[in-house]
Amino acid sequence: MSSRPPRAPRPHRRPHRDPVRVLAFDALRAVDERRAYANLVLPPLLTKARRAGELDTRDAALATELVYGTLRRQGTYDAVLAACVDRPLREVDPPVLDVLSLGAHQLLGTRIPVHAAVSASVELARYVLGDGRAKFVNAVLRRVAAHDLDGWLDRLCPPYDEDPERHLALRHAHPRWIVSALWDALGGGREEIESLLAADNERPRVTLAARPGRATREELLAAQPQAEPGRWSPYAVRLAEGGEPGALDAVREGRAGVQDEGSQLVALALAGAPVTGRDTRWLDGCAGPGGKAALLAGLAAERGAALLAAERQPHRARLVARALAGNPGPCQVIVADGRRPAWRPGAFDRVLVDVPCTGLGALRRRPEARWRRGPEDLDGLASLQRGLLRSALEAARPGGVVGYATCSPHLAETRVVVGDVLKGLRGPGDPRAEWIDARPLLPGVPGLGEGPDVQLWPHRHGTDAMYLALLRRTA
Ligand SMILES: C[S@@+](CC[C@H](N)C(=O)[O-])C[C@H]1O[C@@H](n2cnc3c(N)ncnc32)[C@H](O)[C@@H]1O
Repeated sequence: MSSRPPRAPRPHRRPHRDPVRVLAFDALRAVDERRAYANLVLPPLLTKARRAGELDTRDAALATELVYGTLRRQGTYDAVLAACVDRPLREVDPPVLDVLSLGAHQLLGTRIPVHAAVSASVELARYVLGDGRAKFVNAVLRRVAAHDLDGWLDRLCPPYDEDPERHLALRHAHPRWIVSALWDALGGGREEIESLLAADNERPRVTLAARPGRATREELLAAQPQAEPGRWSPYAVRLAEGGEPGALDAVREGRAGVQDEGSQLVALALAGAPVTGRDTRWLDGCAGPGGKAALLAGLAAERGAALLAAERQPHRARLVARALAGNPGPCQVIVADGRRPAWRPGAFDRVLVDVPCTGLGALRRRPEARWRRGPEDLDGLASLQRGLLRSALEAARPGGVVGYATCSPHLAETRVVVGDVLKGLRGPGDPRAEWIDARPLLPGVPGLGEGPDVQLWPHRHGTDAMYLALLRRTA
């Protein structure tokens, strides 16, 4: 009996290491496992890979896009993957799910051709997970590739008229409770909320603030010829796509800082609000990491006023000190709880409290944040926000002004807080306060709402969704 000679075993092929995908996977693992923030975890990984000669500028841009895009659309990709995996997604190992999500993003959210997206993902799976799980990744991604993103959304989204919030949540990759909260604050119809949700999914251009008395906008523009002046703040400069703030001397020397234009407008409005009488003592009661404090300190210096910056977290207070180093006028940083003041009541002419919040106004720059937050977070912040505003009112003298700011437009963190605190000021020793119309203090900025407070929006103003209420202490 003749028999064929046994086939030689196939030589085991070492999986190819694609530095862009491996780096993106490492970043996703860090975000998932250590609850790291993508905007903090990614830059050192990119720097290390570039120093090792593994990535050029285009590779770094692709790795960034893969990480940010995968995280931002996680809810939508999970819904697609759930339809392609024959067991609940929570039973899929997290590293496998990260490879699948990265693959789903390449297939549904980029222009990478289907075959390249699948084969790069399978190769990544072989490299980081092994051959067995690579087969599973291959099978799932082939099912994902059966439709493009619109095709999947048509299959997965309920009709808009039946369930508008769920429809928008899936289509624009936001948790439903956030769609609901944003819509409550924004008002308007479908077109307006869709513009906002779409704007949340765009990466914002980097904006700088030239710190008064230390740098000028012209200096920044001359150093970065492709940069543009900001739209609203006279101190703002918007870098071109991919612009590196660290390449500017003024940023390295702390004379300018990265700061969204919305934050600049908040500081400028507080500084511009009319006060009666003395105007020499300013307080930032929640100063870390110091962006608004640096702008306020520069403005104070121009008017012969001094800024005290208080921050509860020592490490964040150190960041404030760094931001204020070199300020041309008097300023001081202290570690203090803004609710247990280290200052006399009525000591200040202007007070800012930019309180800790859910950050729902800055979803553009923190891609994973929307999936980490939950409505229960509001409960934990409610009494802190009220306590800080109340202390701020106590810190201002009669005739002085207080700015209450959040980088969240959620009504429970904005108007409701201010309304509650004002209503609660009834006791004989309590400060009294009235609203100031903040809108004229943001000159030239349209669409600020019905006042007296202001709400900025990414789709209207190109800023984070910062909220500002200005109050005058009356007694
Ligand atoms: C939204 S951030 C402020 C951002 C800052 N204004 C800026 O522009 O860079 C809120 C800050 O308040 C600090 N914080 C939280 N609770 C505080 C408290 N009870 N007293 C003082 N600061 C507090 C947080 O550590 C955080 O640094």
